[in-house]
Amino acid sequence: MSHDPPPELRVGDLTLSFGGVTALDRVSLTVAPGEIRGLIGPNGAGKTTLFNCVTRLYRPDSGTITFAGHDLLRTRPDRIIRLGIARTFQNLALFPSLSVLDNTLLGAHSRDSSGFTASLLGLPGTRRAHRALAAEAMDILDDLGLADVAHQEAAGLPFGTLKRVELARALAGRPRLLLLDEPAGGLTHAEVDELGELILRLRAERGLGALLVEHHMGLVMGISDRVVAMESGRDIAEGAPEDVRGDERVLAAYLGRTA
Ligand SMILES: Nc1ncnc2c1ncn2[C@@H]1O[C@H](COP(=O)(O)OP(=O)(O)OP(=O)(O)O)[C@@H](O)[C@H]1O
Repeated sequence: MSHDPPPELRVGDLTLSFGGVTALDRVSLTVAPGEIRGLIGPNGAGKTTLFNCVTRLYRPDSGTITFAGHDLLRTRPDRIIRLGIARTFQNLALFPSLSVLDNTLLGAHSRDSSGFTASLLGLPGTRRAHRALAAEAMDILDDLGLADVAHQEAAGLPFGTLKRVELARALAGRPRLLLLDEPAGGLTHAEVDELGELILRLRAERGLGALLVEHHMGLVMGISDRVVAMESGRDIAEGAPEDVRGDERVLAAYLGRTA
């Protein structure tokens, strides 16, 4: 194996039950380097649970997860971002009383090798390192059209702006794969269009792959290379967006009846 294997995510036969509920039932999928992979399914299908397994919030009962050749199930949760996986949260994971810049810097925390404690002590080397991270965070905010609000508190900013700050925080970890949990939720039509263009641009400019959990079919079908559909913890269809959209099992899952 090479020293720097490609940043491919491979999930194999992942299973996880909560009491009597089988949230994941032998789910398998891959996200190739630079691929935009859609993940759809009705409420409760298990999409967020899958994200939570990849980021090690949950431990699956069985199955495998590897990224860039690393066994994620043997990787400490706080190391996941260092391997190059960053996520956004459906309900936003921002600190309301912190500025947009500081929220973004939290995403770079994993790369701050000098550590926050040393930074609090004000050691000169750590101040320099912090300044470099802040400059990089400002570049990201600029890139996402957020430079004007960098020093404003997150509290009180419009929801569409906060969704972009959430993305900026993820990008500050310099990921190679983004896990996006319903990034279009609550956005206006125009904002959804902008988001789609932004995800495509991030892929073109940074080679970023994405696993995109999304209920907005226009977005997920418009920008995904391939789509996986889930229902009741199972992967029920996989393929090109137009094929998955027309798959009978997928249509039945959304209509709430058995195919
Ligand atoms: N921590 C937990 N404890 C108990 N049950 C859970 C837990 N997390 C998820 N579940 C259950 O697992 C199933 C899958 O939930 P999950 O949130 O992954 O679905 P989803 O596809 O992300 O849905 P949505 O589109 O509504 O976000 C649901 O039945 C849910 O109630």
